[in-house]
Amino acid sequence: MGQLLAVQDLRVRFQNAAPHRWAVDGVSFAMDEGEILGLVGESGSGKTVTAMSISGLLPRRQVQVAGSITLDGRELLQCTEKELRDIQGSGLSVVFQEPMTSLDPVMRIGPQVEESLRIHTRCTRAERKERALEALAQAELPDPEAVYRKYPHELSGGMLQRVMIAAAIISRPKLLLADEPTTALDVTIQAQILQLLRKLNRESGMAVLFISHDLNVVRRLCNRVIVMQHGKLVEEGPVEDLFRAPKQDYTRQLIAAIPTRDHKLT
Ligand SMILES: Nc1ncnc2c1ncn2[C@@H]1O[C@H](COP(=O)(O)OP(=O)(O)OP(=O)(O)O)[C@@H](O)[C@H]1O
Repeated sequence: MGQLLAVQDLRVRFQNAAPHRWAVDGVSFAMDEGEILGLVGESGSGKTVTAMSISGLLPRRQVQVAGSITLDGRELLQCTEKELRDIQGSGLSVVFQEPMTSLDPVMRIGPQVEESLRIHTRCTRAERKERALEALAQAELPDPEAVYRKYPHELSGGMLQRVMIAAAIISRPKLLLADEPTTALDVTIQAQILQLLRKLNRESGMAVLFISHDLNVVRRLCNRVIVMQHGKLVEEGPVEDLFRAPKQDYTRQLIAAIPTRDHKLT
């Protein structure tokens, strides 16, 4: 399988931060097409800023960014904002922790799921609806026609996260950036969403960069994991190796932070 994403010596500093305080400080890693890679680390370690750098969602005027990020061989850090929007409409999508903050409460679900098609493609209204219903079905929402017409407050948290996943996959991205997508959900729903991501990965070959502070969740989904601490990448490897023989004290602490009953895979 070919390489999809390459991040090289990525450094990000917010303009309002102290001069040598890099939120991301020399991070390098790569992802293959169709791979599910876990990115773990404690709060503030730089996971979200790394994901936002890849997705082009960092407020460019407020940050200093150095290094290189290529997606399918294309340098993202050199793209204009318009080029980045095009990439967001085809190559890459994101899902965040809180679906409620990403959805407009006064707009029905359908148009929100279709939004990237409306912005980035010439699909007709009927084609957009067809693709939206297809994406809602792929995200395993029961009765997509009914969900299409509902407002966000009429759906549960788990269903809303499925709606966000539908909105992310409608553009058939090669890479999904999922930043703590299950953290706000209860354990049962969390497991269902992980299963859904695995299914989408298997069926469409969409690669997933899965970000979590929870190593146990990452273990259930990913084969390989990278660990960040204070903006740096401190460990990388197959997830089972990391559990068996962590190289860093920090990784050992992350493992120790998992409640004992969760150490075994359920
Ligand atoms: N808008 C901002 N302005 C200034 N500093 C910021 C901003 N956003 C993030 N940072 C800083 O960047 C660093 C990395 O934050 P980041 O959100 O990437 O961590 P994280 O690992 O994703 O944590 P969490 O799990 O809590 O989301 C932190 O030190 C944070 O204070």
